[in-house]
Amino acid sequence: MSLTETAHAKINLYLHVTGKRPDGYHLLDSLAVFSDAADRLTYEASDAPLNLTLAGPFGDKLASEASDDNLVMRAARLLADGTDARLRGRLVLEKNLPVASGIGGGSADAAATLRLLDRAWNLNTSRARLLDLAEKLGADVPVCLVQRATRMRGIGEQLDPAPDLPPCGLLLVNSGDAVSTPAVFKARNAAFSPDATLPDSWPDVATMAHDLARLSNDLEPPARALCPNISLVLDTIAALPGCRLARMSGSGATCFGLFDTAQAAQKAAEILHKHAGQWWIHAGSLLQTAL
Ligand SMILES: C[C@@](CO)(OP(=O)(O)O)[C@H](O)COP(=O)(O)OP(=O)(O)OC[C@H]1O[C@@H](n2ccc(N)nc2=O)[C@H](O)[C@@H]1O
Ligand SMILES: Nc1ncnc2c1ncn2[C@@H]1O[C@H](COP(=O)(O)OP(=O)(O)O)[C@@H](O)[C@H]1O
Repeated sequence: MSLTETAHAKINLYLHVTGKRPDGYHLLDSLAVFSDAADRLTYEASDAPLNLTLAGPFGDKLASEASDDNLVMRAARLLADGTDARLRGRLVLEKNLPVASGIGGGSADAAATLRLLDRAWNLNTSRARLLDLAEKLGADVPVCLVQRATRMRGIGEQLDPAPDLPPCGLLLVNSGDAVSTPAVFKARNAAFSPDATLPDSWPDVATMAHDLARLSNDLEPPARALCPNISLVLDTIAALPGCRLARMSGSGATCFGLFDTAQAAQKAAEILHKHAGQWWIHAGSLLQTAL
């Protein structure tokens, strides 16, 4: 028996840092959406102790860390804890998303593990418990569990409906620089931002981009200071024909461009490929479903 789950990249269309908790975690207001770019996690039943094989273009980047520390294995252990599930079987993670890059790849993998093993081991875990486990694994894991466009507040655990999104082309670009999330939060020195005011829906990409342009990713300035290549990537995306908005996602360094269609994003990627040798580039679209 073999089962697969897809772990889609999370993009923060805007990210306001609205406060700070006494434990050092920051309060956020962010619109998290999902790209068609994804990691893939496969489970095969076997009697061997649960083990993880890393594959795909970015598998090597994670192979240097002990596989027991991988968020996939941590999620599996947490899910099994307190149940009669036996930690057996073989997991293969096809790592297509760059690591430590602001698109929540590790969080998406952890969330995919919860969904996949809950099915594989017939646990029928309640949604509330899955969300609780997700929160224990990381601030971004609850939204990745839901894997739909969602307004995310608190430290990431408070999930509210997002505006209805128009069909939208999406270009993702990463210069190959890994950026540490705690380091970016630590380097932030601006005042806190207010919560955003959002409509119920956006009729088209132009209107959405116009509204988003008035909001910000508050982690962009500290991330640019730590990783100057981000500025180069943002300027490059903004100059591509048809780009409606260029912004960094999460704590970086991945940046995105919004386009009217997936075809327009693809055309922009073709131009970019000619000039940007080693950059990771993905052209596609936003996933449509909203919370
Ligand atoms: C910044 C965001 C925005 O979506 O995305 P990424 O850049 O990771 O994709 C997330 O909040 C990241 O979530 P996640 O990567 O799960 O964070 P965690 O592992 O829980 O925390 C890593 C570290 O980031 C800081 N952190 C994280 C979340 C938050 N709301 N406030 C924080 O201050 C803390 O220093 C924490 O120790
Ligand atoms: N399956 C995984 N995929 C990516 N990173 C992982 C994974 N498991 C553990 N990690 C660790 O989590 C850190 C954050 O990774 P990631 O979720 O890709 O960052 P971001 O949320 O900024 O995109 C990495 O530095 C890596 O060491």
